[in-house]
Amino acid sequence: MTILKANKLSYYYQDGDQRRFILKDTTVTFEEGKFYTILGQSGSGKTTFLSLISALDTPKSGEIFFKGKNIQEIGYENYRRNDIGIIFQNYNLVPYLTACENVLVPMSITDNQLPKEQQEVAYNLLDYIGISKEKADRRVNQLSGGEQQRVAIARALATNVDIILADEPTGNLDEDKEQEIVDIFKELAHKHGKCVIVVTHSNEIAHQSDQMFYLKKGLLQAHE
Ligand SMILES: Nc1ncnc2c1ncn2[C@@H]1O[C@H](COP(=O)(O)OP(=O)(O)OP(=O)(O)O)[C@@H](O)[C@H]1O
Repeated sequence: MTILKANKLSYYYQDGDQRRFILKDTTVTFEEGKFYTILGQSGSGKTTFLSLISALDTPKSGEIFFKGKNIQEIGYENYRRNDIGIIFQNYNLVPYLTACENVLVPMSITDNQLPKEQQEVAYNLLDYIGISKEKADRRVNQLSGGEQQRVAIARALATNVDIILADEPTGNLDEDKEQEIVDIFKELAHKHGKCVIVVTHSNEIAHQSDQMFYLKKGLLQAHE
């Protein structure tokens, strides 16, 4: 089932009195239970596209639909809080909080979990993603890069979202750790029905996804 649709999206940056188009009327759909990768040359607009579908920026024209509803209608803030989880290359965790506390942050600002259940859900999520209770109680700056990225994934999942978006999530990890994170993405899509969309430069990762898209000349093109 289609969960996310970008319809005729256009985006440009103003360069003096010129408009430099990054996306040009591109239409693309994403389904539940699938792991997608987006590739493209540096500067082709991958991060820009991700920021539009995560409602961190708004398109110049075109619409984005989540479960058939325009995200403008859902409300960008509601959509960001309740429907998507974002994972960054640099993890973006709060360094002086424990792993568990980092996972609790988004829960405290959404309405998807009951307060008394939050801590238990956080420990369970961390455990599922490979972070023991002992590590969950450590400050995240005392965890390795791979462990921190796991915490960031647990945080993205904390609000029980249907879509996981990631921008170069393994860019700071070595190959073994990269594969472990990719295995988590596959499992989230195939076992838990999440829609996982990952921007990457890695063909290795792309070949493991269910569908690759290339961003070229402002268009996202499916790679068969
Ligand atoms: N705020 C901005 N103002 C003007 N131009 C910008 C701005 N942000 C990004 N750009 C330009 O838009 C283009 C697309 O950038 P974007 O970061 O989306 O590309 P990308 O495909 O993610 O690149 P990379 O793979 O190098 O991360 C680039 O040429 C970039 O320099």
